[in-house]
Amino acid sequence: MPCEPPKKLTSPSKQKEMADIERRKMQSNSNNIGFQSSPGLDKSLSATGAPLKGHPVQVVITTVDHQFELDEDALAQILLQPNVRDKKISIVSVAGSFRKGKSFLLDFFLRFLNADGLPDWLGDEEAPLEGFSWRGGSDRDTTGILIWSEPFFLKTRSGEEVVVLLMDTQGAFDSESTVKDCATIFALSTMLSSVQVFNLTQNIQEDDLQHLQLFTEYGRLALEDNDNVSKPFQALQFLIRDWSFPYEAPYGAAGGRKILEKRLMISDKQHPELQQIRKHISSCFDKISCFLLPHPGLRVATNPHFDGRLKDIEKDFLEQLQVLTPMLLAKENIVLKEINGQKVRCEEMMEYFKAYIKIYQGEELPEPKSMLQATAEANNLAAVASSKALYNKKMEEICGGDKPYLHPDALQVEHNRCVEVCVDLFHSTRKMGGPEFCQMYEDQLKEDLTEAFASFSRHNESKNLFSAARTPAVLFTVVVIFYVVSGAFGVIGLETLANLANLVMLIFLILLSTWLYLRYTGEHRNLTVAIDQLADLIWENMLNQAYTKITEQGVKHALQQGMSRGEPGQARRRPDTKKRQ
Ligand SMILES: Nc1nc2c(ncn2[C@@H]2O[C@H](COP(=O)(O)OP(=O)(O)OP(=O)(O)O)[C@@H](O)[C@H]2O)c(=O)[nH]1
Ligand SMILES: [Mg+2]
Repeated sequence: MPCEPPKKLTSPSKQKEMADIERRKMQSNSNNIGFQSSPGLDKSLSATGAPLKGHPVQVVITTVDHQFELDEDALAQILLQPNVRDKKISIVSVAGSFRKGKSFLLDFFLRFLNADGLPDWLGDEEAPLEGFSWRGGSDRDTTGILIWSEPFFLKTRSGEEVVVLLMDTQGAFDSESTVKDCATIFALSTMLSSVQVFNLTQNIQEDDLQHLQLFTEYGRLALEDNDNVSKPFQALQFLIRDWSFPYEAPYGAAGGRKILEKRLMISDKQHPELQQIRKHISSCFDKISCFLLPHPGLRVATNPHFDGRLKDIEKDFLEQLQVLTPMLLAKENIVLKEINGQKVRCEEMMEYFKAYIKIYQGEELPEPKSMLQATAEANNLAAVASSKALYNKKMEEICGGDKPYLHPDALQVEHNRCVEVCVDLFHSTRKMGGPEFCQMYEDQLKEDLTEAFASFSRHNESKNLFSAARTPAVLFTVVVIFYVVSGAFGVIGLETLANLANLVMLIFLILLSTWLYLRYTGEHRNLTVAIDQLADLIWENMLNQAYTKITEQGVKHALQQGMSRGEPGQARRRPDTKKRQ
């Protein structure tokens, strides 16, 4: 296998994860006819004859349950080497759809960096292409994010030695990855790299731009200092493989510029949605360029025994490769990684890796959705909102602020009628997503309407005069009762009890005045509530029971009188004793 597992593993769960990944790779390789780059790269020779030192190291691992893990030990072995850790860093990443020659291209980048400035870096015609794992076939190969284990050292114009790392990424849109997986890999590699090569085939299509927008937005969201003013990412290099229209735009950077201008052009005639995508992409990157690469020939694309030898690759392709590679990796063109305007050193980069992966492991980021799912959600939410608006309008007409108190039973009937109308409206609104998906939103609508009804009921209850006047009525009644009791005790000479009754009367008088004052000023609402609760307690446990007994006696008496006069009995209706909310 070309991709050796990291040498040090920390936990048994990690070991299991790595074993899974290795097994999956073995399976997918054995399922496909196609060439695999040779194993044992530490010992192999590069095309130029210089030993190709190093091997790909999987630093970001995708787990079976679609989570991402950072192999800190493996990354530390690269970034924290004594001769590397304090050097500024440049990371060149290649990302895009799966099976489009990303790893294959990176192996040429490896050759260039390994040749250390030699002009014939492409090397021997007969040497197979080695480095990051690449192969033919239709099933995905690379998973997670990989970095070449050996950093390359370059001297910048100012004479400073900097480190260059190459990053290979899991291809997007394969049948095993979710939208979130693809967005996370693209966003992470864009956040971590100084140059992101966006690998496309044949053209820049509108859906490529839409995906780029979604993925970069997912990255921008994760960055803490997201002020929407400064550009969050550095260089974006569109790379169009198999460019077939050189008569329209020539291969290379000049043709790329022409196509890019056309595709990213913003005009007033464009639909606002198209304008917005273009503005968003331009606002995310400091520098955007494009390169048109010719087709490498049928042997590269279709021959299962092709092993990357130069003699099998079209001359046009190799010519343009010799332009593209130094454009990205020559010491005079290298882009150093900057975060918040500061050049980053390798040991700091280690911390950024840890911080960024943590964001994507957490729950705080919204989950990116497929276009259909996002549209269906928006449709359903809009339908829920208009049904709720209709419910509120109808209920306002029935029991709104300026309407009189309505009996709770009548209010419930009106509520049921309005819910029926609103659910009908929800059903009749055209929505995407299918019946099961829409059912979830219908349930949510019903729940929301029940909540809204509770609030309307409370408001209606507050308009009930009896309910509103209960506290002062109860307090006043208690004052009157104790006034009478105190007088009675006074008359029969029980002075102590009379004084006690006077004291209770005084306390309730104070409570009554306090309640009136607080209700008038609206201050200390907790105290008002406490007095209300006390009044409720007295009403429920004493006055109401006494009142019920008196009325029952009265009814009995009236019945007896009526019967003696031969009239049917008429019971008095008990006033509403429902507890206040
Ligand atoms: N048509 C075409 N095929 C290419 C090109 N470059 C490489 N290939 C072939 O594309 C196939 C896939 O190459 P890889 O480098 O493994 O592709 P990848 O994008 O890394 O694939 P994943 O790792 O699965 O995402 C190989 O058979 C290559 O020979 C190119 O420019 N055009
Ligand atoms: Mg690959």
